[in-house]
Amino acid sequence: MSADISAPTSCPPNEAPDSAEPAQRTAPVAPPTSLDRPPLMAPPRPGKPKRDGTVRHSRLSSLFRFGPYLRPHVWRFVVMIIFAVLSVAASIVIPLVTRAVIDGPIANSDQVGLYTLGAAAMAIGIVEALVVFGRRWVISKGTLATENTIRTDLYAKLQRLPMSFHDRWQSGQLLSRIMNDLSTIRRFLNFGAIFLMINIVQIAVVVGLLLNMYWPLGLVVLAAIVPITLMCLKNERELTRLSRKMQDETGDVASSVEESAHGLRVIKSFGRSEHMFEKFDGKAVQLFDTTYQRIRLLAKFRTFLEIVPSGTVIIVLGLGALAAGRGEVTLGTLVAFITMLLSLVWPIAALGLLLSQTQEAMTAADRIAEIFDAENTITDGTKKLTDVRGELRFEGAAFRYPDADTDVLHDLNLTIKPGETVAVVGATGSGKTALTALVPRLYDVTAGRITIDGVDIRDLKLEQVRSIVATAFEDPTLFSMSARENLTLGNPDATEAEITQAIDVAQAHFVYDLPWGLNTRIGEQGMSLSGGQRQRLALARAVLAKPGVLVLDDTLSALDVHTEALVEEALKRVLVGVTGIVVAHRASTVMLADKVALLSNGTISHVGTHAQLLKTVPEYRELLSADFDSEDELAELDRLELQETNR
Ligand SMILES: Nc1ncnc2c1ncn2[C@@H]1O[C@H](COP(=O)(O)OP(=O)(O)OP(=O)(O)O)[C@@H](O)[C@H]1O
Repeated sequence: MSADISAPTSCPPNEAPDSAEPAQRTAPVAPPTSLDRPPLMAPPRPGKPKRDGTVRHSRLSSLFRFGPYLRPHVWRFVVMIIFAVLSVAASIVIPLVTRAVIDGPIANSDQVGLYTLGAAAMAIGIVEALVVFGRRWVISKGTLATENTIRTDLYAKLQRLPMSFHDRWQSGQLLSRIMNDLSTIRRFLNFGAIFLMINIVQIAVVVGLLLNMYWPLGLVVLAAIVPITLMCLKNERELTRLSRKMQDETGDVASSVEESAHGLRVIKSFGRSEHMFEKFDGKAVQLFDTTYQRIRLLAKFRTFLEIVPSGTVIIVLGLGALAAGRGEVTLGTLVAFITMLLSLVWPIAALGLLLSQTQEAMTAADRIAEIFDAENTITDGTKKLTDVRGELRFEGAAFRYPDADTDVLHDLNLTIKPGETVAVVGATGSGKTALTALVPRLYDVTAGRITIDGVDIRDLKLEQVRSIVATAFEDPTLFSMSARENLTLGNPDATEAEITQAIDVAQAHFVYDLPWGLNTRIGEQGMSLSGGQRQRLALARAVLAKPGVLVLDDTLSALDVHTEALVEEALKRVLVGVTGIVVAHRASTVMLADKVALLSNGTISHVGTHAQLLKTVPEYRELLSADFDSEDELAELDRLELQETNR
């Protein structure tokens, strides 16, 4: 793993270290991409209904769905096909010229004719070499740009998909699809797709010409094609199964590496490296087994595809020599026949490779289509608030995780007035994080509704909801970019003064002491920073977004008492202007809020001031480890209540 904190490597300190080149500059042939542009991928075609009621989709259908991505490069593919046809034509014409040379100038000792036909053969050879070069030159840019556009669309789709999708999918599986599967499709477009067609056409044309040249030997060649076709059909199904298994297992291995890299500290500290290695080894061996199985199958198949044409050449040579001896065929025709037959050896032998490439590409297309077809359950609304006051209401809201049997939250009723702050208190696992995740629509309520200023948040433009609501999570994620970029994620136009103020509020002054100050690149996941530092940076990020609703999901849990007090003091000032939800475990954090909502048994059981709940709800007292039994303590509680009333 790279160092956690590093200088902004390839760019000057004042520049954003990760500022990406605009897509147009690096890939001028790709269509403009943006998060809002829907993927170009065509919708799935309706399959044919089967007897058992299920639907059968053609194995090629997923691949065909990528057709729209090729549209900007159609001319390249057309030129490539023309070049490929030309090179095949050249390989067919050369034997015919050879026949003309042997039966003509050589048989008749015609020197001029020999030079003329020799020069023609050489010219054809040069043209063949040029078109092969031209084909590669023309196509590579088109396929690379196609791969790039699909990849950015896939990334955009992943960004749009809801949290419930990401909860279900391992990131390694996504990674292997976005990297390996797409490369597989590019390689197929570069080579396999065209040559599979060209080779089949070439085999058909050449066999036709051979039949025309001398039909008895032509029939021998035709007879050899039959077992080849049968073998192709027989291996297709098994190759498909193994390709899918291999690609899925590649994703599992990637997930394993990713998890181990993230959890390295835990693995090391528990001394479980050996155990994790064994688990990884199991997955790697499984991938090895499947890949080996596939390679063995392919090796047998490809050997068969090489033996059959070579055997056919030997038979044709023997029978041809007999026929030439009997004068049934000229020497020139026999040489042309054999040369042409030899020109079929590669197209037939390559069928194994081409078919396996096709299988892999079809499987890759299926796997990528699974992501493109995943339903985006968090849909965009149409309304837009013009003047945001920030009144937040939960009205009979309920939430159940997809695939779960019971609701995590139910019958939530709570009103938070503009500028008011509510502390949410509840036992571990009571659903506090789930509740906070509903506000920026990371998940949608499964019953009831949540409104901002009286409008259901599902009816609002998603972009607006997420600009109104800013969340700082308990376990904050920082990205491998500069501290400044991490800070300004929610407000890229923030001024220096605003950044300084947010840093003050979050007591995140440590950023100035980093080696390159705000321009220091924070390591992957911000792991080089302490938990408290990460929390403060994430808090500053949320504050800097200048939200109408600020959600703090136990954001202060990793701070020492002294820093917590400083942050709380500053937060008090910030929370005056915004509607706040603060998940709290400690009384000091609760004191930031105007009122407290107690989450119990999946619902808000009590709402009141801190003092009221302390006095009347034993569960609340227990949660905050506060027991007020003595006369003095009860008097203290009364004083607290009075203080709250006067606030
Ligand atoms: N993706 C998920 N699918 C199904 N259940 C989940 C999922 N995420 C969390 N849960 C469950 O939902 C319940 C509420 O979890 P949540 O994280 O909201 O609790 P919490 O009150 O924030 O806990 P803590 O105080 O420990 O952070 C828990 O029982 C948890 O196991």
